[in-house]
Amino acid sequence: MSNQSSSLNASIIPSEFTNPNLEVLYTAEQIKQRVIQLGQQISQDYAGNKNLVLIGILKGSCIFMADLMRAVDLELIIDFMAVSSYKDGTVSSGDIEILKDLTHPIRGKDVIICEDIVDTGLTLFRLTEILGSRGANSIRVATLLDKPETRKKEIKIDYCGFQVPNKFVVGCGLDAAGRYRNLPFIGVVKNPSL
Ligand SMILES: O=P(O)(O)OC[C@H]1O[C@H](OP(=O)(O)OP(=O)(O)O)[C@H](O)[C@@H]1O
Ligand code: HPA
Ligand SMILES: [Mg+2]
Repeated sequence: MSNQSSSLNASIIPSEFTNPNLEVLYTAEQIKQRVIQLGQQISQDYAGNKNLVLIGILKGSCIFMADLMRAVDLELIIDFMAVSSYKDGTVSSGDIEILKDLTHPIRGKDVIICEDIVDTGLTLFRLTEILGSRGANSIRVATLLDKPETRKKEIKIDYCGFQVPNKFVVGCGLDAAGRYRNLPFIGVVKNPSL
């Protein structure tokens, strides 16, 4: 089995998953190990807490959220929001559109927002404003990827998987105009026109 093919749920990931148009930055195995570490850290930090809500920001967080929640050894609930700031492009529009809201109130809850990537920070900046105004007891941020070079708004990241360079990355939930979300690794598209 290649490095790119194993993950937390190795049984559902094909053993051959290669695309010559993609440069791999982080393999599925590296991601698995790092997500386990993040889950252990969260389990320690929130030990004894019965108030924890993981909020996945769709669509990008789908894979990270699914892996992270299984790596947290605590009683918790989950919820999702769908927001979009990139529409179908590779440049943030600067504002976010809420496409789907939470289904449960978060007043008094300890929230961890789960993101696939913090890039400009504009999405999380607005999201923390919105969720903060709803009376959460605490709000922390977990992200699989952090792209610090492109930041426009300062964001405190509490749990970070990996830093990435200033390149448009795909895989593990991250898309380029809707493509590549299903890749089990994080990569960069070499030729976007292919
Ligand atoms: O830090 P920023 O520059 O704001 O970028 C990060 C956000 O952009 C992406 O979402 P997108 O709007 O592409 O929606 P998606 O998750 O459905 O792909 C990503 O999932 C983050 O939510
Ligand atoms: O590098 C990226 N890739 C995919 N989606 C994104 N949303 C913000 N930055 C990125
Ligand atoms: Mg996107």
